[in-house]
Order: sequence, then C-alpha cells, then structure tokens
Amino acid sequence: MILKQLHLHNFRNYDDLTVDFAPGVNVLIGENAQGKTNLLEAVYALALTRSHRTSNDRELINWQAHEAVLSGSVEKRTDTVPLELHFSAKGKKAKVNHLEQSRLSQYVGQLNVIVFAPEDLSLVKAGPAVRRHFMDLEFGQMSNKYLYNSGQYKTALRQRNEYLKQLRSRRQSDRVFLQVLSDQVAALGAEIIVARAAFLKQLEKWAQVIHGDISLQKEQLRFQYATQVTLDDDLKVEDVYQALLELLTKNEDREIDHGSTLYGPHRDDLIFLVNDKNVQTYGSQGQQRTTALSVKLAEIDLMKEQTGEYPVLLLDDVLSELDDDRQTHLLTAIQNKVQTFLTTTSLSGIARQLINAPTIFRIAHGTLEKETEETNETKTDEQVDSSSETE
Ligand SMILES: Nc1ncnc2c1ncn2[C@@H]1O[C@H](COP(=O)(O)OP(=O)(O)OP(=O)(O)O)[C@@H](O)[C@H]1O
Repeated sequence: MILKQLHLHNFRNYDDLTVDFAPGVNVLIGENAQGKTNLLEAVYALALTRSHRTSNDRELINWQAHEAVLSGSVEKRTDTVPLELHFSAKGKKAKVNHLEQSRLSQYVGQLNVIVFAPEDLSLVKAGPAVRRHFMDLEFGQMSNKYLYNSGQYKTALRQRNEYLKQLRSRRQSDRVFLQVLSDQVAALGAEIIVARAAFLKQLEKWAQVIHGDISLQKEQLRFQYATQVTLDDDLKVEDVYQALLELLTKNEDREIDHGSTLYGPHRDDLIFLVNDKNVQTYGSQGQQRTTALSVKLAEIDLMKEQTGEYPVLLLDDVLSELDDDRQTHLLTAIQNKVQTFLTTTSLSGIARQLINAPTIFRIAHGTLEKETEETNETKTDEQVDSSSETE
C-alpha cells in the first residue's frame, strides 16, 4: 500500500499542509526541531489513531488550536481509500471512505505502518512489557479480531484487578463474582495467547531467513514464546482457556493478597535465541541489534503475507544508529518493495549511495519543500537548452 497524499491541519507545528508522496523512498531532511518526526508521527497516527511517542492526544494538537485533523488517501492493490481523523478535547473521530467508524478497532488496518526508531533497537534488551507492546501493536494491525480482543482483555483485567483489591480490603466478599471475572479474563486471554503463538511462528520463519543473511549464515535465530500455560503444537483456544481458568481459580488467595492478576497474556514474554542461547543474556550488542533488525524486517514480510499488502515503513532517524553493513541490509531489503519515510538531518554515506532515486523533502519550521530528481533533471535540461541557444 502507498500513502499517496497526506493533509495535516493544526497537527503539532504544522498549520495546514498537503503533501503528495512518492511510492519509493521519501526522505525528510531538516535541522533539529523543525518537524521531521512530527510528520512521521502524523503518518503513524493516521494509521493507528494514536502517536508512537505519546499517549496523550492533546499533545498532537497545535498549541494555538482546539482540534487537529489528519487526512490522507491510501492506494491499495484494488482501490484507493480516503482516511480522516479528528483529535479534540472531546476525543477522536475516525472516518473511512468519509463514513465515521463507531469503533476505532474498525478503522485500524486501513493503513498499515511499521515504525523503526532508535529505541526499537533495544527490543531484545528492554523489559518484557516492550515486547508485549510490540506484539500487540503489530498483530493488532494484521487482525481486527486480535486488536478487539486485546482491548477487551485490558478492560476485563482492569475490572478483575480492581475487584481483587476490593476483596483484599474487604470492601467486597463475593467470590462468585470473582469467578465471573476470571472466566472473562481466561476466555479473552486464551484468544490472545493462541493468536500470538500463531503470529510468532510466522514471524520467526521470516526473521530466521533475514538473520541468516545478515550473519552470513553463521547464526540461527529462534523465537521462544514464554507464556504461563503449556503450549502444544496443536493449540486450541478451548484448552488454553481451561488451563488459564484453572491457574486463576487455584491462585485466587494469592492474587487477592497481591491485589492483582498474576496469570494471563499480560505476563507473557518473547525470548530470542541465537544459536540456542538467549541473546538477551548472552548476545553481544551487535547480535542484539541484528536480532532487532531481523524482527523489524520480518514484520514487513509477515504483514504482506497476512494482509496481502506491504505496509508503509517509517524510519525515524534510525540509519545513524546502524553500521554500514546493517544499513545496507535494511536499505536493500526495502527498496522497490515498500514505501518508506525516512527522517534525517543529512543524507550521507552508504544511504546516499544506496537509495535509488529518493524523493527529498526539506523541512523547516513546519513547512515542506520538495526536491526531486525530476525537477533537478528538468533544471539541468533547461540550463543545457539555454546554453545551446546562447552558442
Ligand atoms: N502541539 C504542538 N504545537 C506546536 N508545536 C509543537 C507541538 N508539539 C511539538 N511542537 C514543536 O515541534 C518541534 C519538534 O518537531 P520534531 O519533533 O518533528 O523535530 P525533528 O525535526 O524531528 O527534530 P530532531 O531531529 O531533533 O528529532 C519543536 O519545535 C516543538 O516545539
């Protein structure tokens, strides 16, 4: 899929901007604090209805305004879809094909994006919450059902935790109601666990090939999904539900003492093994970065496999964090395949050599100026023509 056009109205430091993007690599160049990441954030928000760097939507609205609007048109293989998103103090409104969607989970999935920022290189090193967030974000874009279930699960978990606290402080004593809440948590949790296991299997398949290439076949990457229920090959939602419910029922007293739910997919982790060793514990920084890069690149292929369309790739100042070798792998893997938005303060080194016909936008104080190969060529042609006339 391709984001053909984007319009920003009172979004961050942009007043009104309409920009047409190229299907290949769009390079956003500018000094610090000019609006490069804000523009990338706008693409991300148009896709997922929220920012990748803040959970507070108010920050997205221009300081002088009360409402921000993003709109754009997404070209897919079969059709072009107009998207529109309004942010205000009253909340968010999302439209697909000019029709307001009653649930945001119905909107997400129209434009798929993968963001790769320096902090993503610590996917392996960071705590489990980061990897759970990663799974929810990526799998949620590929499946409306996953997105819906994970939203419902969070609500059910919050209610159960609240009730456990009330039981602990003896404001409540009804254990039967706790069982009702446990049942909800187990049913939704089982859906999430089974979906994660299936997605991870597919993701691992792509990541293994990429990791093998980058490491010149010296390393083999494997994933281990760490969840509290035993996972068989022939995994069924019903079995996971029963296993999870049993854990919750057996441990009610402990959970009341804690005032929180100790079992379920909110406790999952994803372990990466390189040549059968946990790369978080034993891997070098280079191996950890290669793993993170392989996983990110694998997501692109998985998304294509699951949705039939390549996602849009957002590279937020990440090239400067990668050595030449890894930059080369990244850039050769995406070119002529995925529409890419890349922010940088200057396009230099290996990136300048490798990016084939980039479309360059110069950003200063929330304004954009396009500089394309074509206009450069036209200029050169005009200059040649006029010089031949003078002769
Ligand atoms: N809600 C807002 N309203 C107006 N301006 C904002 C808002 N939020 C952020 N800004 C401004 O946007 C600018 C930051 O833009 P951005 O984060 O896109 O920088 P950048 O070009 O990516 O720079 P760097 O290379 O340093 O990351 C800052 O000048 C900031 O003051």
